[in-house]
Amino acid sequence: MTVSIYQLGYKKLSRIIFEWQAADRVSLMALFILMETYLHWLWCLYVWIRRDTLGAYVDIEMLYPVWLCINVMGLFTWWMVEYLSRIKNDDVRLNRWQIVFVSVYSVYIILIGLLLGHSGFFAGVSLVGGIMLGMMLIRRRYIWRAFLGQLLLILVLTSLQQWGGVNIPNLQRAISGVEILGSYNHLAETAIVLALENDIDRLTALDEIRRSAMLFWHSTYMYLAVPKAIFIVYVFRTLLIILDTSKEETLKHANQDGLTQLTNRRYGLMKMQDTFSLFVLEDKQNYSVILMDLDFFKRINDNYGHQVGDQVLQEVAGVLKSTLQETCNVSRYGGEEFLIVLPDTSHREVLTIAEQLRSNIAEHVIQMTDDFSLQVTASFGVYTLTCEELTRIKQDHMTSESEPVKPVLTKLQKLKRRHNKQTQVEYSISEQAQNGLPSDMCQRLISIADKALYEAKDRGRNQVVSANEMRAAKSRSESPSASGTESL
Ligand SMILES: Nc1nc2c(ncn2[C@@H]2O[C@H](COP(=O)(O)OP(=O)(O)OP(=O)(O)O)[C@@H](O)[C@H]2O)c(=O)[nH]1
Repeated sequence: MTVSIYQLGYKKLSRIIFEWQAADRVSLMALFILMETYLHWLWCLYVWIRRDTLGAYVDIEMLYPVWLCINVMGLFTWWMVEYLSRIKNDDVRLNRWQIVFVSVYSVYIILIGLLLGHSGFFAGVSLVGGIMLGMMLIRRRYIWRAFLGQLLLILVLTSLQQWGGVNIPNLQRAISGVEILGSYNHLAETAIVLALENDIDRLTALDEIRRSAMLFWHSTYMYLAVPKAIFIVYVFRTLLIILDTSKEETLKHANQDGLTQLTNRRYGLMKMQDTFSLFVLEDKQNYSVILMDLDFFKRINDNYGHQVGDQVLQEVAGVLKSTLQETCNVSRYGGEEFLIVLPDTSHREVLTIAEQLRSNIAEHVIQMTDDFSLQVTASFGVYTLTCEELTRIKQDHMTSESEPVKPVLTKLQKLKRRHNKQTQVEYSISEQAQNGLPSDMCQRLISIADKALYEAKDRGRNQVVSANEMRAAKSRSESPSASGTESL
């Protein structure tokens, strides 16, 4: 398939930049240059049609070789568009032709700039714009060299004109200076004819022609540079939109669990760290954590296969999302284990939420096929860190430099990994100390909730166990007079 102009729409352009093969991209660049060459060709045609009038300030004799050169360039780029699309997988030929193409275009555009009378605007747009476009579509190394080459060529030609006494011809006839009236010159001749025809002073006639000439040349530069500038800005805008979109996509993939579409463990822990820092800073009352694990999930895999297991995980994730508010941070913590963080939620509230989740999951019928459905249950470990407890931990931590707790696997995970020989998941929780608290506070909270989850499994599954109650009961049994809880 040959590259076509219709591929320049936003969606298609994004595909081109990311997915197309190198040959197609160079072919697209060739197509763009073909369009530019066509604009040059149309300009020549316009001048030729109006040669009687424009002949006063355009050198018509020179127009023909310039036009011929534009035709040759047009045919060459047209052939390039076709040819490059055909040599998709031939790297050697593609590289060779990229070099030829870039070199030919560099020389062409500089010559056109010089022949049209050194417009800074046109040269700027052509040089910088063309190079930037090339950077996106052609091998960057070649474009960078072409850029340096173009600069050098401009420098050499300008020096030759300035100091070497070389007069590089251009299409522009002189459009300033009153003295030209004294000598034979197209501009002067036209001024004389105009003066005679309209019975006006020759100088006034010359002034008028000079003004029209300037208008013509300025319009020429605008005509040649503005479409190119608009196109380049459009391509860059598209590129930036694509970059924004791909950044979002990348972040989404990095933070999301592919199967359940919940946030993944790494992102869940990172968010937990953030919300916990806020909890500490803002002196909120409670910080709650739920750790949830599906019951006998291995049996589902063993009995019905992994695909059914995957669907169960997706459905359960759906129940979690629909039951919990958007402000909750729910992530897939492990295989069939989920972490739910509820900042600023009291223990009574979090127990109600966990109970609601438990019953919603247990009641949810997972319809696999028309005649096959199943239901699963889950166990929950819940822990709430109160602000009194937080203050106490701070004090304990200030007075005694406690041994840093290693990022250990939770009790339940340890047990499961021993049984299932799973590879150890790396704990990536941030270790930074915060406000006089141990640096691994989030891990400690999860590990306490995990003990409660383990207890829930032990008590027969499909239930919610409060770590706060377990800890209070333990403290009471160890010291019947004490009313507090054990330390974190
Ligand atoms: N289908 C599927 N299975 C998974 C996935 N991740 C982990 N598992 C499986 O989940 C099972 C977890 O089993 P166990 O850890 O023994 O737990 P369980 O069978 O739920 O038993 P209890 O937790 O004690 O109730 C293992 O068989 C894993 O292979 C997954 O993404 N998809």
